[in-house]
Amino acid sequence: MSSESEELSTEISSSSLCSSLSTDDMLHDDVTKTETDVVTVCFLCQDQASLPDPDCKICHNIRAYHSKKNERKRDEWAEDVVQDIAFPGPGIVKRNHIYGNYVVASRTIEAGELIVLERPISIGPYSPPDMLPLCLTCCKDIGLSSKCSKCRWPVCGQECEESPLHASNECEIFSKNNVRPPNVLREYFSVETLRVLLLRDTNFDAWKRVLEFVPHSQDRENDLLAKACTEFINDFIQNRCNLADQFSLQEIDHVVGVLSINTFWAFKELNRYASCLFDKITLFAHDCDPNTERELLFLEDEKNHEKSSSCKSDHVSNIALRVKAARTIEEGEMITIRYIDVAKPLLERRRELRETFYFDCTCSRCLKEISDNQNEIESKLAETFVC
Ligand SMILES: C[S@@+](CC[C@H](N)C(=O)[O-])C[C@H]1O[C@@H](n2cnc3c(N)ncnc32)[C@H](O)[C@@H]1O
Repeated sequence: MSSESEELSTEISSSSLCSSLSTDDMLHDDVTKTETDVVTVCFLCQDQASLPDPDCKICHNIRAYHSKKNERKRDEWAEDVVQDIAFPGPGIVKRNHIYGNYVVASRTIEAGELIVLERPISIGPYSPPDMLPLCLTCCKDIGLSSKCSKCRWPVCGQECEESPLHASNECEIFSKNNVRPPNVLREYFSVETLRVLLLRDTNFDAWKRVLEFVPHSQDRENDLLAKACTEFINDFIQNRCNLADQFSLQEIDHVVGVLSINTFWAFKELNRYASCLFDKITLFAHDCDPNTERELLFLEDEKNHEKSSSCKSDHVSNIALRVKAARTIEEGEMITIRYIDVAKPLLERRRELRETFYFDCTCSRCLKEISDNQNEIESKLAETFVC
């Protein structure tokens, strides 16, 4: 979700489609209100702190960060090494209650060094809000003309129609149940949700990994847009696709949560409107000054293919994401990426991270900018208290 102008390719997803309006705070569960004041906990130390307004959409509880002594180092939060998730490159997967799963360097990683190159475990069409008609297989904008001869959903030609990505996933289900072609964006998102659910019976290893991602169910439950999106997709899969006896609401909710928080989008750069879920790269935590750079690309065979004019159906699965070290990363240091456009100013970044990914960023850049701009933040806070 990057800004659409710059690097449209690879902002980790938050969707306009499922994006959150919530100001709920997962680290502020124990907020209690009295008539005169509000007490919450500091997002760093979790000690109690006084707040005029814990639901403030501007500060996102910046004000609860109330003491220098609470500037804990991230290492102190590091807990167990996660035995069940292997990392193929120079990293180790760890888990704690703040980050969920995350990755630290298993040795010094030099600037420019490749950390991981990965193909997605799932891929689906993801149209921008103006709703382009997309081929369900190659995820290209194909205009209005071309439809699958069986299910009538958009595909760009015979090769894409016969591709296993479409033919072995949704095509038969849509044909059998007469599921009408898409009119709204959420119907495209439902396609990838369905493909991921089908992994349960076709690729159990991938399904197990999907189950391990944090779906933020409680946060999404409290978020009107995310809730509406989940209800729409539940209805699409259970009723319109007639799969209520196969997929429970809980399974569907988990997959919708995982996809809305963990996918990367490929847009203009690759001439694809695709949403991609990556197994390992998705584990990296966010930092507003990340120590990695990433690039979405086609692997070699796709490049060769691009020189020809046909659209071979399996090419979209050659999309890959490459992550390299942007600077030297010390052994034990967290490997981080950016989830949003980090050129944005402090409060915008924090709002986006809170509303879309349900956390308050404690990276060194945020903490420094908070401390450097204390006066400005205080005055913005004061403005919000007027209403
Ligand atoms: C793309 S997922 C990363 C994988 C996730 N940790 C998991 O175990 O499934 C994004 C989620 O990780 C957590 N996260 C990532 N970066 C974080 C950060 N800097 N501070 C706190 N939580 C973070 C948040 O829960 C966020 O919604």
